[in-house]
Amino acid sequence: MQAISPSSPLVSFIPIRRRITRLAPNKLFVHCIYRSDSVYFPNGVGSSRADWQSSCAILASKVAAQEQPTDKSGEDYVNDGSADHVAAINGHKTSMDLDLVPLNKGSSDDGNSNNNKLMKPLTITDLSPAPMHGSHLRVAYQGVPGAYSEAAAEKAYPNCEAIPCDQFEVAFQAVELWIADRAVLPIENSLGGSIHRNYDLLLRHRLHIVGEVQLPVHHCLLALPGVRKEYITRVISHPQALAQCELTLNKLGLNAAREAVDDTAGAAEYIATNNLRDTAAIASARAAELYGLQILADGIHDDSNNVTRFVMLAREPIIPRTDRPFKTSIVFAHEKGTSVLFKVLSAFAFRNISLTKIESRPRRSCPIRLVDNANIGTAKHFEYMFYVDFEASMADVRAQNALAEVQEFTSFLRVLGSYPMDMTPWCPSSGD
Ligand SMILES: O=C(O)C(=O)C[C@]1(C(=O)O)C=C[C@@H](O)C=C1
Repeated sequence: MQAISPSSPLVSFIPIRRRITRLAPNKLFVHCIYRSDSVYFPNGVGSSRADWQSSCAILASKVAAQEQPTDKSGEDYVNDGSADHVAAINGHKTSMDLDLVPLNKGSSDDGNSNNNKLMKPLTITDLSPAPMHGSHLRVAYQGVPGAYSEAAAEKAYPNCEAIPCDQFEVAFQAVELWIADRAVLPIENSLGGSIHRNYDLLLRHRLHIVGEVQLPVHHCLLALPGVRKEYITRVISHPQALAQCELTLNKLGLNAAREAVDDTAGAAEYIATNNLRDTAAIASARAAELYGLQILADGIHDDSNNVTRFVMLAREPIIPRTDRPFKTSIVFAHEKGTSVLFKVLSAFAFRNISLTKIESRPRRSCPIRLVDNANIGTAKHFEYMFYVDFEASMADVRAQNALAEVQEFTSFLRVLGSYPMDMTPWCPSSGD
């Protein structure tokens, strides 16, 4: 087998499709289809255009196993502790070898009978270099093509390469391992509420929020062509989508069990792949188109103002500005539980800074606080991490002062990001 170096001026592999799945907690599997417009083979055979595929497993142990934050006041206020992180990433970048193989024997259109020789794997030393400009940004999202997260990635970064990942955490890891430049993750929905898993992952990983997009979500009920509503015994979708359509599903009179799957478009793909005539999916019209399903009911979300807010994550924070509306997201904890919450919130109120969101999550590193009371016994309180979004930039002195005050009351404080607010005018999805 002969190896071809991608550094050869005649070889250019352009990634056209990628998919990332998780093999084990710390092992990602990257499957990539490349297009090569000009391939040079050392044996002298040339190919004008071909599609090649490659797969590789990447050990993410050092990068992915992020520690829970220690309760230290002001920890990670700046991006501390990242040197080790970058070293680990660089280790992966340099040690990664990929075998590129053609998609199928006939895929190279060189018209040469020496095709068997062309089946030999090519080696490449890097998955693909980071792009120099925004239009080819690699953006990881959870789900498969047709998922709302893919639409959010395209809204945030038009013309990006959206990379499907099978889990939310894989999207985080893809950025940490430099397989992707950004991750786009849903964080809350106007009907279904917060996506708690992503709040927890924001804390576990050290990526920075660099932007937000709000996406009108227009759900459809999809089934195989020819299937009628009466045949449906099961409706499958992402739990958020099921929650967003609960009332409408009841009104449609479907006598169907509801089942949660990983993502909306994945539900549509599953029905198509397994030819399920008794199952419907809640997903987008684009998913119907991609997987060859028909739309049984259009616009089945319970309220026409159904919007999901996504955050964009990157390895580096952006420099906050004051010449346009910014939002800042923080997370904090306090040893005395919720009792100081009003003090923290007043730090913003006194400075006229509006809060747009408050969320609390169990504090996994210290879930319970015992409160000794000599007469009554020992009381137990649950402990929380608090997430707050406020409308001000970190470049704004008011925000800096507010956070300096908050730091006095908290045992742990981290700025998750200071980023431009999505100010695009409200336009409900078509059909509403
Ligand atoms: O399943 C999808 O299509 C997703 O992009 C995920 C997701 C979510 O997690 O909330 C995104 C938007 C909708 O709210 C429903 C589902």
